[in-house]
Amino acid sequence: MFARTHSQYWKICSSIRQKRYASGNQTNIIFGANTDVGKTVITAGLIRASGNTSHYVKPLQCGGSDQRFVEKYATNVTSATTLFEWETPASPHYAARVENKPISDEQVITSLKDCLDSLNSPMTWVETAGGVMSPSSSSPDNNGPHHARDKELSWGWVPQADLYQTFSDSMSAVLIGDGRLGGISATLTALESLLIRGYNVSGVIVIEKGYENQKAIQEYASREVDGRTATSTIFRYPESSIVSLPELPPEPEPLDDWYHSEETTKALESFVQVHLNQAWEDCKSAN
Ligand SMILES: C[C@@H]1NC(=O)N[C@@H]1CCCCCC(=O)O
Repeated sequence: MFARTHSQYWKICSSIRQKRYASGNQTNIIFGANTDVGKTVITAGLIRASGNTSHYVKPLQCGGSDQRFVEKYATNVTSATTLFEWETPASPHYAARVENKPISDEQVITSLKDCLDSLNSPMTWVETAGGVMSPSSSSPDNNGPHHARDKELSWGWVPQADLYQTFSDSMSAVLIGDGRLGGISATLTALESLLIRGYNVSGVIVIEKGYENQKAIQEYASREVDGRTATSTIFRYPESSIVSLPELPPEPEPLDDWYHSEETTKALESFVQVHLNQAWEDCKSAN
Protein backbone atom coordinates (compact mmCIF):
# COMPACT_ATOMS: atom_id res chain seq x y z
CA MET A 1 0.00 0.00 0.00
CA PHE A 2 2.69 2.47 1.02
CA ALA A 3 5.04 1.59 -1.84
CA ARG A 4 2.33 2.40 -4.39
CA THR A 5 1.63 5.84 -2.92
CA HIS A 6 5.33 6.54 -2.77
CA SER A 7 6.13 5.54 -6.34
CA GLN A 8 3.12 7.43 -7.68
CA TYR A 9 4.67 10.73 -6.70
CA TRP A 10 8.32 9.72 -6.83
CA LYS A 11 9.26 12.16 -9.58
CA ILE A 12 7.62 15.07 -7.81
CA CYS A 13 9.31 14.04 -4.59
CA SER A 14 12.82 13.90 -6.03
CA SER A 15 12.51 17.32 -7.56
CA ILE A 16 11.21 18.74 -4.26
CA ARG A 17 14.13 17.21 -2.38
CA GLN A 18 16.72 18.51 -4.78
CA LYS A 19 15.31 22.02 -4.83
CA ARG A 20 14.69 22.31 -1.08
CA TYR A 21 18.17 21.04 -0.17
CA ALA A 22 19.86 23.12 -2.82
CA SER A 23 18.26 26.28 -1.46
CA GLY A 24 18.92 25.34 2.18
CA ASN A 25 15.24 25.68 3.01
CA GLN A 26 13.74 23.72 5.86
CA THR A 27 10.18 22.44 5.64
CA ASN A 28 8.43 21.04 8.68
CA ILE A 29 5.18 19.09 8.61
CA ILE A 30 2.97 19.22 11.70
CA PHE A 31 0.87 16.15 12.46
CA GLY A 32 -1.60 15.71 15.32
CA ALA A 33 -2.32 12.68 17.51
CA ASN A 34 -5.96 13.70 17.04
CA THR A 35 -8.03 16.73 16.12
CA ASP A 36 -8.31 19.46 18.76
CA VAL A 37 -4.97 18.74 20.45
CA GLY A 38 -3.53 22.23 19.81
CA LYS A 39 -1.78 21.78 16.44
CA THR A 40 -2.50 25.35 15.31
CA VAL A 41 -1.73 26.88 18.74
CA ILE A 42 1.65 25.13 18.78
CA THR A 43 2.40 25.84 15.11
CA ALA A 44 1.86 29.55 15.79
CA GLY A 45 4.16 29.19 18.82
CA LEU A 46 6.86 27.49 16.73
CA ILE A 47 6.61 30.29 14.14
CA ARG A 48 6.92 32.91 16.92
CA ALA A 49 10.00 31.06 18.16
CA SER A 50 11.65 30.73 14.76
CA GLY A 51 12.40 34.34 13.84
CA ASN A 52 11.15 36.46 11.01
CA THR A 53 11.31 34.28 7.95
CA SER A 54 8.63 31.62 8.40
CA HIS A 55 5.88 30.61 6.01
CA TYR A 56 2.71 28.81 7.04
CA VAL A 57 0.77 26.49 4.71
CA LYS A 58 -2.51 24.71 5.52
CA PRO A 59 -3.28 22.33 2.62
CA LEU A 60 -6.77 21.20 3.76
CA GLN A 61 -9.11 23.29 5.92
CA CYS A 62 -12.64 22.21 6.92
CA GLY A 63 -14.59 24.93 8.73
CA GLY A 64 -12.97 27.92 10.44
CA SER A 65 -9.56 29.24 9.46
CA ASP A 66 -6.33 28.10 11.09
CA GLN A 67 -4.54 30.54 8.81
CA ARG A 68 -6.34 33.47 10.50
CA PHE A 69 -5.39 32.12 13.95
CA VAL A 70 -1.72 31.92 12.92
CA GLU A 71 -1.81 35.44 11.44
CA LYS A 72 -3.31 36.74 14.71
CA TYR A 73 -0.92 35.05 17.15
CA ALA A 74 2.25 34.74 15.05
CA THR A 75 2.44 38.30 13.69
CA ASN A 76 6.01 37.61 12.53
CA VAL A 77 4.79 35.09 9.93
CA THR A 78 6.03 36.07 6.46
CA SER A 79 3.12 34.52 4.59
CA ALA A 80 0.19 32.25 5.41
CA THR A 81 -1.67 30.22 2.79
CA THR A 82 -4.65 27.85 2.76
CA LEU A 83 -4.67 25.66 -0.35
CA PHE A 84 -8.16 24.04 -0.28
CA GLU A 85 -11.07 24.75 2.02
CA TRP A 86 -14.59 23.57 2.77
CA GLU A 87 -17.20 25.14 5.06
CA THR A 88 -18.19 21.91 6.81
CA PRO A 89 -16.28 21.39 10.10
CA ALA A 90 -15.69 17.67 9.55
CA SER A 91 -13.26 15.22 8.03
CA PRO A 92 -11.97 16.45 4.62
CA HIS A 93 -13.28 13.34 2.80
CA TYR A 94 -16.77 13.96 4.20
CA ALA A 95 -16.74 17.75 3.65
CA ALA A 96 -15.74 17.20 0.00
CA ARG A 97 -18.65 14.80 -0.54
CA VAL A 98 -21.37 16.84 1.17
CA GLU A 99 -20.29 20.08 -0.52
CA ASN A 100 -19.80 18.34 -3.87
CA LYS A 101 -16.29 19.81 -4.01
CA PRO A 102 -13.84 17.02 -4.84
CA ILE A 103 -10.08 17.51 -4.50
CA SER A 104 -7.82 14.60 -5.41
CA ASP A 105 -4.54 13.50 -3.78
CA GLU A 106 -2.72 14.60 -6.90
CA GLN A 107 -4.24 18.10 -6.76
CA VAL A 108 -3.20 18.46 -3.12
CA ILE A 109 0.36 17.24 -3.70
CA THR A 110 0.89 19.26 -6.88
CA SER A 111 -0.52 22.40 -5.31
CA LEU A 112 1.60 21.97 -2.17
CA LYS A 113 4.70 21.36 -4.27
CA ASP A 114 4.01 24.51 -6.37
CA CYS A 115 3.42 26.51 -3.21
CA LEU A 116 6.69 25.33 -1.63
CA ASP A 117 8.57 26.04 -4.87
CA SER A 118 7.24 29.60 -4.89
CA LEU A 119 8.38 30.30 -1.32
CA ASN A 120 11.89 31.44 -0.69
CA SER A 121 12.19 31.01 3.03
CA PRO A 122 14.56 29.24 5.42
CA MET A 123 11.58 27.89 7.33
CA THR A 124 8.15 26.63 6.24
CA TRP A 125 5.49 25.02 8.43
CA VAL A 126 2.88 22.76 6.80
CA GLU A 127 -0.06 21.97 9.09
CA THR A 128 -2.10 18.82 8.37
CA ALA A 129 -5.81 18.50 9.27
CA GLY A 130 -7.05 16.35 12.17
CA GLY A 131 -5.01 13.33 13.25
CA VAL A 132 -2.27 11.34 11.52
CA MET A 133 -4.77 8.84 10.09
CA SER A 134 -7.59 11.34 9.43
CA PRO A 135 -8.77 11.14 5.81
CA SER A 136 -7.56 13.28 2.91
CA SER A 137 -10.13 15.09 0.79
CA SER A 138 -12.10 12.74 -1.46
CA SER A 139 -12.54 12.76 -5.22
CA PRO A 140 -13.68 10.47 -8.06
CA ASP A 141 -10.07 10.76 -9.27
CA ASN A 142 -8.90 9.05 -6.09
CA ASN A 143 -9.69 5.67 -7.58
CA GLY A 144 -6.59 3.55 -7.04
CA PRO A 145 -6.87 0.14 -5.37
CA HIS A 146 -5.32 1.67 -2.21
CA HIS A 147 -8.07 4.31 -1.91
CA ALA A 148 -10.79 3.84 0.68
CA ARG A 149 -14.05 4.25 -1.21
CA ASP A 150 -17.73 4.80 -0.79
CA LYS A 151 -19.50 2.15 -2.92
CA GLU A 152 -22.21 4.40 -4.42
CA LEU A 153 -20.22 7.57 -4.92
CA SER A 154 -16.72 6.18 -5.44
CA TRP A 155 -15.02 9.28 -4.05
CA GLY A 156 -11.85 7.74 -2.58
CA TRP A 157 -9.45 8.97 0.11
CA VAL A 158 -6.28 7.94 1.94
CA PRO A 159 -5.08 8.64 5.49
CA GLN A 160 -3.16 11.92 5.61
CA ALA A 161 0.00 10.07 6.72
CA ASP A 162 -0.17 8.32 3.32
CA LEU A 163 -1.13 11.47 1.41
CA TYR A 164 2.00 13.34 2.50
CA GLN A 165 4.31 10.30 2.54
CA THR A 166 5.92 11.51 -0.66
CA PHE A 167 7.41 14.34 1.48
CA SER A 168 8.55 12.04 4.29
CA ASP A 169 12.24 12.43 3.53
CA SER A 170 12.13 16.05 2.40
CA MET A 171 10.30 17.41 5.46
CA SER A 172 10.92 17.11 9.17
CA ALA A 173 7.79 15.91 11.01
CA VAL A 174 6.65 17.25 14.38
CA LEU A 175 3.90 15.33 16.19
CA ILE A 176 1.54 17.28 18.43
CA GLY A 177 0.56 14.86 21.18
CA ASP A 178 -2.74 14.59 23.02
CA GLY A 179 -2.69 15.80 26.64
CA ARG A 180 -6.16 14.48 27.44
CA LEU A 181 -7.07 11.28 29.24
CA GLY A 182 -6.55 8.60 26.54
CA GLY A 183 -3.94 10.79 24.91
CA ILE A 184 -0.95 8.59 25.77
CA SER A 185 -2.31 5.81 23.60
CA ALA A 186 -3.42 8.20 20.84
CA THR A 187 0.03 9.84 20.76
CA LEU A 188 2.05 6.62 20.73
CA THR A 189 -0.23 5.15 18.05
CA ALA A 190 0.22 8.26 15.91
CA LEU A 191 3.99 8.22 16.45
CA GLU A 192 4.23 4.61 15.29
CA SER A 193 2.03 5.35 12.26
CA LEU A 194 4.50 8.06 11.21
CA LEU A 195 7.62 6.00 11.89
CA ILE A 196 6.48 2.96 9.91
CA ARG A 197 5.87 5.26 6.94
CA GLY A 198 9.44 6.55 7.10
CA TYR A 199 8.84 10.05 8.42
CA ASN A 200 11.74 11.78 10.20
CA VAL A 201 9.91 12.67 13.41
CA SER A 202 11.93 15.41 15.05
CA GLY A 203 9.89 15.52 18.26
CA VAL A 204 6.60 15.36 20.11
CA ILE A 205 5.03 18.42 21.75
CA VAL A 206 2.14 18.02 24.19
CA ILE A 207 -0.09 20.66 25.79
CA GLU A 208 -0.68 19.18 29.25
CA LYS A 209 -4.19 18.74 30.66
CA GLY A 210 -3.30 17.49 34.13
CA TYR A 211 -2.30 13.89 33.29
CA GLU A 212 1.49 14.22 32.74
CA ASN A 213 1.14 12.57 29.32
CA GLN A 214 4.46 13.97 28.10
CA LYS A 215 6.25 12.17 30.96
CA ALA A 216 4.63 8.83 30.07
CA ILE A 217 5.49 9.26 26.38
CA GLN A 218 9.09 10.05 27.29
CA GLU A 219 9.24 7.05 29.65
CA TYR A 220 7.91 4.74 26.94
CA ALA A 221 10.30 6.10 24.33
CA SER A 222 13.22 5.68 26.76
CA ARG A 223 12.65 2.01 27.53
CA GLU A 224 15.19 -0.55 26.41
CA VAL A 225 14.63 -2.33 23.12
CA ASP A 226 17.23 -4.94 22.18
CA GLY A 227 19.78 -3.45 24.53
CA ARG A 228 19.30 0.11 23.27
CA THR A 229 16.91 2.72 24.56
CA ALA A 230 13.96 3.17 22.23
CA THR A 231 14.49 6.93 22.32
CA SER A 232 18.02 6.70 21.03
CA THR A 233 16.75 4.79 18.03
CA ILE A 234 14.07 7.40 17.27
CA PHE A 235 15.28 10.72 18.65
CA ARG A 236 18.81 12.05 18.70
CA TYR A 237 18.18 14.20 21.78
CA PRO A 238 15.83 12.20 24.00
CA GLU A 239 15.61 14.88 26.71
CA SER A 240 14.56 17.70 24.40
CA SER A 241 12.60 15.70 21.84
CA ILE A 242 9.46 15.18 23.88
CA VAL A 243 8.31 18.55 25.13
CA SER A 244 5.45 19.60 27.39
CA LEU A 245 3.70 22.96 27.33
CA PRO A 246 1.51 24.41 30.09
CA GLU A 247 -2.25 24.02 30.07
CA LEU A 248 -4.14 26.58 27.93
CA PRO A 249 -6.40 29.17 29.61
CA PRO A 250 -10.12 28.39 29.32
CA GLU A 251 -11.79 29.65 26.11
CA PRO A 252 -12.52 32.38 25.11
CA GLU A 253 -9.62 33.87 27.06
CA PRO A 254 -6.92 35.25 24.73
CA LEU A 255 -3.68 33.29 24.50
CA ASP A 256 -1.26 36.24 24.67
CA ASP A 257 -0.20 35.56 28.28
CA TRP A 258 0.21 31.85 27.53
CA TYR A 259 2.47 32.59 24.55
CA HIS A 260 4.46 35.16 26.58
CA SER A 261 4.93 32.92 29.64
CA GLU A 262 8.50 31.88 30.32
CA GLU A 263 7.62 28.19 30.27
CA THR A 264 6.02 28.32 26.80
CA THR A 265 8.63 30.63 25.28
CA LYS A 266 11.61 28.67 26.59
CA ALA A 267 10.23 25.27 25.57
CA LEU A 268 9.41 26.35 22.01
CA GLU A 269 12.59 28.37 21.47
CA SER A 270 14.83 25.53 22.55
CA PHE A 271 12.86 23.06 20.42
CA VAL A 272 13.29 25.22 17.31
CA GLN A 273 16.87 26.30 17.88
CA VAL A 274 18.55 23.18 19.11
CA HIS A 275 16.41 20.23 18.30
CA LEU A 276 14.70 21.00 15.00
CA ASN A 277 17.84 22.36 13.41
CA GLN A 278 19.76 19.23 14.37
CA ALA A 279 16.92 16.99 13.19
CA TRP A 280 17.02 18.80 9.88
CA GLU A 281 20.75 18.22 9.55
CA ASP A 282 20.11 14.51 10.19
CA CYS A 283 17.34 14.50 7.61
CA LYS A 284 19.65 16.08 5.02
CA SER A 285 22.57 13.76 5.68
CA ALA A 286 20.28 10.72 5.36
CA ASN A 287 19.56 11.70 1.73
C1 LIG B 1 -12.82 19.80 11.67
C2 LIG B 1 -11.43 20.27 11.66
N1 LIG B 1 -11.22 21.24 10.61
C3 LIG B 1 -10.04 21.12 10.07
O1 LIG B 1 -9.60 21.87 9.18
N2 LIG B 1 -9.42 20.09 10.58
C4 LIG B 1 -10.27 19.29 11.44
C5 LIG B 1 -10.56 18.00 10.71
C6 LIG B 1 -10.78 16.87 11.66
C7 LIG B 1 -10.87 15.56 10.93
C8 LIG B 1 -11.13 14.43 11.85
C9 LIG B 1 -11.43 13.17 11.11
C10 LIG B 1 -11.27 11.93 11.96
O2 LIG B 1 -10.13 11.50 12.17
O3 LIG B 1 -12.25 11.43 12.50
